[in-house]
Amino acid sequence: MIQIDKLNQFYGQSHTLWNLTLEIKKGRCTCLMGRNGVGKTTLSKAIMGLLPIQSGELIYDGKDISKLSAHNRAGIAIGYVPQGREIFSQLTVKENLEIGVLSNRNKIKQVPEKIYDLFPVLKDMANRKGGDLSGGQQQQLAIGRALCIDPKFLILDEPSEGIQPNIVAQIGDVIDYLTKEEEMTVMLVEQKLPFARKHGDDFYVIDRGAVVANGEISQLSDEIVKQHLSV
Ligand SMILES: Nc1ncnc2c1ncn2[C@@H]1O[C@H](COP(=O)(O)OP(=O)(O)OP(=O)(O)O)[C@@H](O)[C@H]1O
Repeated sequence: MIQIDKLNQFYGQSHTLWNLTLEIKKGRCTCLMGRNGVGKTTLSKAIMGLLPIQSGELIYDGKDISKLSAHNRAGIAIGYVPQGREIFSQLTVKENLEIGVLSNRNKIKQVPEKIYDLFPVLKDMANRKGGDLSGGQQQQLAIGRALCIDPKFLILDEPSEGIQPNIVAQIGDVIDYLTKEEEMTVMLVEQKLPFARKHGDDFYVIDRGAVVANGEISQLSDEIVKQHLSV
């Protein structure tokens, strides 16, 4: 689904991603792991076209998208749930979702009922302002909004961060449903090992902007964890 080959990215003079090469397979949840500041969010934004890259290929569904602007990447249905959620706090839940609908690849006009089936709380709170929701509910709203575009590929940047356990579990169930039932491809940026092990199929560990380990999630050994993930 996504092949990234020798991707290099700089913030000014600061070389952040180094010849980064990875593959995200269709219909699977690939966990992108690594300590704080290693480049996980930078990679997510580079895939979205929100940050320019200096060199490398970004192949999405067989096409190199590395030269496409973020605006032009909108048409290829990548859903993005950024770290910090970035919901519109002054708009209602329904209005937040409708913003996702505006980019729906099938040009639908209404929030799909499926979003409310996946996250019933969004139906109950449809007319409440986004800013009134709890952190966990806002995370569900951000995921729901991304799903409103009907993405083929979904990037979730630390969706479990700072969220109460029952909502984390619901989000995990949604990830499983999307990958197993809908064959959606998911890239999950995640620091929590149990969550990654439970919902991931594959993993990549990044350290200082480069891939240092990868494989199926069952191969994520204690040794790798100790060397690259423990703080
Ligand atoms: N806008 C920016 N300008 C300059 N440097 C940046 C910018 N954003 C991030 N960085 C630096 O790039 C490196 C990678 O940051 P990034 O946010 O991608 O890491 P991360 O792995 O997602 O970390 P975290 O888990 O803390 O979110 C860090 O050293 C960070 O300080």
